[in-house]
Formats: sequence, structure tokens, C-alpha cells
Amino acid sequence: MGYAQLVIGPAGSGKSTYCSSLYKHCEAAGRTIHIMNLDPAAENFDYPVAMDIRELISLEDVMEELGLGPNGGLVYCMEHLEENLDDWLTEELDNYLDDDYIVFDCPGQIELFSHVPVLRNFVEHLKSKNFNVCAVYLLDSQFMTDITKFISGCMASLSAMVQLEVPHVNILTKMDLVSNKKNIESFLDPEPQALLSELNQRMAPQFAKLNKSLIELVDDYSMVSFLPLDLRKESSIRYVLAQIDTAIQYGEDADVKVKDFDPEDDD
Ligand SMILES: Nc1nc2c(ncn2[C@@H]2O[C@H](COP(=O)(O)OP(=O)(O)OP(=O)(O)O)[C@@H](O)[C@H]2O)c(=O)[nH]1
Ligand SMILES: [Mg+2]
Repeated sequence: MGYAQLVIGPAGSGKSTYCSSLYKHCEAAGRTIHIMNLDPAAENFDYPVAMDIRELISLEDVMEELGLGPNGGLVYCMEHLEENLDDWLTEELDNYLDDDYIVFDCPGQIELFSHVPVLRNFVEHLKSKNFNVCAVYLLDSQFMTDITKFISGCMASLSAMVQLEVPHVNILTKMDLVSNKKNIESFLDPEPQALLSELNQRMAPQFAKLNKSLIELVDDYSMVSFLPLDLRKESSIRYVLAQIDTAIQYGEDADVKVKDFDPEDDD
């Protein structure tokens, strides 16, 4: 059994920075994780790159040879990855052992986890290789000061969740930049009714019905919950990692068992 995090989220939400902070955190804690770069356009890395999509295909070559722009080029690269799951990726993964923990640093183009099936097939492939996978969706806390942005962030996360069908953890990044923590706290685990009335206040009356459906949808998937991440604080990184580890049952056989709960024990 292997373990994997698929780090996704809009462009610039802090995915690569998260990966490198996680790497440092684990290194200091004596824990081994491997980071794979899945962004064919990435150039600089703050973490040791264990696997790299650019060894398979580079965006620069694709743009040059096929005359594609950056986004079309990226989609082409990812589709090429998809076609090479069985050979290239399988071979790469063969270098890792049971119990290895791999973190995939994805590109930020939102299409990749909403419109095209690349990441879904990638995840299916990992599952078929016995990996427990968690989608880690990062959203920039700077965009969370406003209910309408919050809802659109939730929708993007939800579409990734529905498409990938793996455990899913939402994280609010760049908490060090948040000056008024109160504004954000109301978004971390908000009351659906409070969200709805705020949304209604912001929008013209004809949207009331749509607003209600949106909030119900978000609530039904019980995903209106974000973990704040402040990379300056080890405790914050540790907490977020522990939540993800629980989601993929990492370390279950060790001492974590006590913390697991069996719904049947609950009555
Ligand atoms: N202050 C602060 N800045 C951050 C943090 N995380 C990332 N940044 C900055 O945000 C910018 C984008 O960060 P990246 O980690 O490259 O974001 P990304 O999601 O990998 O971006 P793409 O790969 O282009 O989608 C960079 O300038 C980072 O330095 C954080 O926790 N705090
Ligand atoms: Mg990145």
C-alpha cells in the first residue's frame, strides 16, 4: 500500500510552496516523503524533485513544435501523460516501495480538475497500483474576504471532489497574510444559513432561489470546511498533515488506531 496526496487548486494558490514546506517539515520530523512535479511548465523548485513530468514531455517543446499557446500546450502535455500512465508512470512508480508517501504538485489550470479527465484517470491509475489517494485542494485566503468569492472557490473544489472521488481536504493557504483573522474565521466552518443570508444581501432578489440551491449543494456535500494553513507555524503544518494522513489511513497500523472511530461504537 502506498500513500499519495494530489495537490490541486487555482493558479498561484500556493501548491508548490505547500509541497516544499511539507517536505521540510517531514524531513525535520525524520519522515520520508517524495514529491513529484506534474507541472510541465514549472522551472524552479524549492524541493528535491523525485519524479518529473518534464522528463516525459516539456511544455516548451510542445509549444514550439505544435504552435500551441501555454494553456493548450499544457492540456496537450497532460493528455500525453494520460496516454503514458501504463508505461512511463508505472515504471517511475516501480522505484517506490510499499508504504512510500508521494505528493503530486499539480499545475494550476482549473480545467485539469473540472473539464478534462486527466487527473481522474491519473488518480484511478494510482488506486490500481494500491495507492490511497487524498485530493488536497488549496485556496488562497486572500480571496476569501468576500462571500461570492468563497462560493466560487467552493464550487471549484466541489467539482474536483465529484470528479476525482477520493478523500478530499480543503486548505486555506497564506494565512500569514490575513490581517483580520475574524473575517476569515467565519469562512472556515460557516453556518449554511448565515452564508445564505449574506449571499442574498450581496445579490439582487432574483438570485434568491439560485443562492438557496447553491448553499444547499455545498451543505449537502458537507464540504463547507477549510483548514487554515500558516506555513510560519510548524503546528499548523503538523495539524493539516495529520488530517490528510487520517483521510488516507496513513499510519493506521501504528498508533493512530486509537483515534479512529467506528460509527458502530458511537451509539
Ligand atoms: N505570504 C505567503 N505567500 C505565499 C504562501 N504560499 C505561497 N505564497 C506565494 O504565492 C505565490 C504562488 O505560490 P506557488 O507556490 O508558486 O503557487 P502554485 O499554486 O504552485 O502556483 P501555480 O503552480 O502557478 O499554479 C508565490 O509568490 C509564493 O511565494 C504563503 O503561505 N504565504
Ligand atoms: Mg506550482
